[in-house]
Amino acid sequence: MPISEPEAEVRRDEPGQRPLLEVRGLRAGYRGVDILHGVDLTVGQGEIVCVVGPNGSGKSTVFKALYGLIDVREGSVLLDGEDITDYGPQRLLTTGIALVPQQPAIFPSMTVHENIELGMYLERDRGKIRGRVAEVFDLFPKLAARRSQQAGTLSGGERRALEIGRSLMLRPRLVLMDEPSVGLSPVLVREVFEQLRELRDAAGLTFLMIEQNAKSGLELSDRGYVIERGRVTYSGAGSELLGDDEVRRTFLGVGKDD
Ligand SMILES: Nc1ncnc2c1ncn2[C@@H]1O[C@H](COP(=O)(O)OP(=O)(O)OP(=O)(O)O)[C@@H](O)[C@H]1O
Repeated sequence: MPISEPEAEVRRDEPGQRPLLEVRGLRAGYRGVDILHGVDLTVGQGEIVCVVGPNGSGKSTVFKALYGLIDVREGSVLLDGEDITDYGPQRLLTTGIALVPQQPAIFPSMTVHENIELGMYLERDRGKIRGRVAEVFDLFPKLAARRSQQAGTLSGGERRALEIGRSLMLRPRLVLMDEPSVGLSPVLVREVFEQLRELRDAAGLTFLMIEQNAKSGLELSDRGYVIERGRVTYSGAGSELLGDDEVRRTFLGVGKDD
């Protein structure tokens, strides 16, 4: 059931880098009702891109459609030029997309090391698993120092790092992050976001995230998209969106002078 209002888009800029993910005209929803009415998104290789928007605007629905959890009714999704529109979650994992869910998904009574290994639970080659775990620990020295510690005893920020680290075991080309700031104090949010930047810089990783915490998300990101009622209404560099009076007033709850 498409809504008929015209798209109030301010700008639709594209990444400077080669596009890794290209979403075109995405239409999806639940039980015969469209929630997304033709969403376009592009994520360049090595970019951090953040999708923000009011509650119920369709951010999670974009992720569900990208991750094959709901059907794409119209439009296309390309990863590095490969049409992955109709791939399910398992195939997407092996194609190079990882999802870090919003709900904590660590196993508290297992060690940090064992939790990381679970990122490759279908792999039988122990040597390969060892090599990948070593790669992840190279990227997360703080986790490496706690490899034998029970995961349930980690701090909130360390748990989020563990989830991100585990998602890297299959060497994804794109990491989808569902509200990485949820449940974290402002200090930990900064720590986790810094970590994402470091991973991008050190390992060339590409991140697409959705964030309720629009200010932190856009500050961290190279570019951002604002989604309202299932449509992209603003897009631009994170800093540009943060500086846009209309975006600030509507989505960040701040006035001109804040
Ligand atoms: N499983 C479902 N069945 C029916 N409607 C759904 C379902 N999941 C979400 N919706 C509806 O789709 C719309 C968009 O929801 P979505 O979760 O994508 O929004 P969101 O932008 O992620 O919101 P929030 O910031 O509150 O998490 C909402 O109106 C919601 O009620």
